[in-house]
Amino acid sequence: MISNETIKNTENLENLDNSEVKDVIIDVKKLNLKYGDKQVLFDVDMPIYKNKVIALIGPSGCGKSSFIRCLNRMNDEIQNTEVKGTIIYEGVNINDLDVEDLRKKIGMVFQRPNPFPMSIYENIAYGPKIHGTKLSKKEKNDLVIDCLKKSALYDDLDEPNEPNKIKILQKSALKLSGGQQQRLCIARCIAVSPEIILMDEPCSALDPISTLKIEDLIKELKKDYTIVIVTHNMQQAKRISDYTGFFMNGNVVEFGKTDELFNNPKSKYTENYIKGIFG
Ligand SMILES: Nc1ncnc2c1ncn2[C@@H]1O[C@H](COP(=O)(O)OP(=O)(O)OP(=O)(O)O)[C@@H](O)[C@H]1O
Repeated sequence: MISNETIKNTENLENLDNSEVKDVIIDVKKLNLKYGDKQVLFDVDMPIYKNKVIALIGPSGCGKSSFIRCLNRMNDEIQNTEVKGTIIYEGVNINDLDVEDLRKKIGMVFQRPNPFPMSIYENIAYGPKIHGTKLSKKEKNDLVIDCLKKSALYDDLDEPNEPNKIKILQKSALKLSGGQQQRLCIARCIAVSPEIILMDEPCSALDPISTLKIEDLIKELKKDYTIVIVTHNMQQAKRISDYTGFFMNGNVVEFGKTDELFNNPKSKYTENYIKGIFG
């Protein structure tokens, strides 16, 4: 059994230069998480940099999803969960924020596309409505179209015989392909103006072409949003992320710039994992 102290690379965070430290949007310090008696995160520290893509990699069950669920307090919904440590979002401890406001600012996209069983239009308009945003019909139409464009779904929905796009958007979201549904979920997420989007293996249920579309979209979205993505696909982490955190047994073994972590890993555990020796 490998001890937590052995695998932790305590120098990780010290290697990051000061200019980057200024752009921390979420700062996680000594995060510990237990489900009942089972501890799944151990003293996790991680800075999340604004307008960057942060990929989280590591073997199955090492705590990646549990970690991102802490960032918008989704674990609050799970009974017997104990979270210790601090998560500071723009200078405020997330426990001091209203949880609905927090989840508006830190949205989430899940492994399987989960559009609501309603129209494409209503899927996007729903979030602002439940958050009490009053919009005129035109403002609502503009918002829906803007979100569809930002999520690279708008042009996919053209129909040669129907020039009225708003009519096309009345179709059920469940009729879209899996990849389109996932982009709709991203559109739904950005409709409430988040700052951060958490993505838990968003491409794992998609074919390679839909996966590449989501990857292109992620690269585009980071101009406006910060993205934290859990992925099992190391090529994907390399292609799209600026920073990568490697988790093992509930510890962050290594965190740093993606190029450096993949080309010059500091820990032998990281090296063995990215070489496919275990995992
Ligand atoms: N609600 C829960 N109750 C109890 N244990 C849980 C719960 N959710 C996750 N776990 C356990 O916590 C550990 C970490 O799980 P988690 O899903 O965070 O890992 P992961 O790295 O995201 O895994 P994967 O890559 O397979 O999705 C696992 O041992 C898992 O069984």
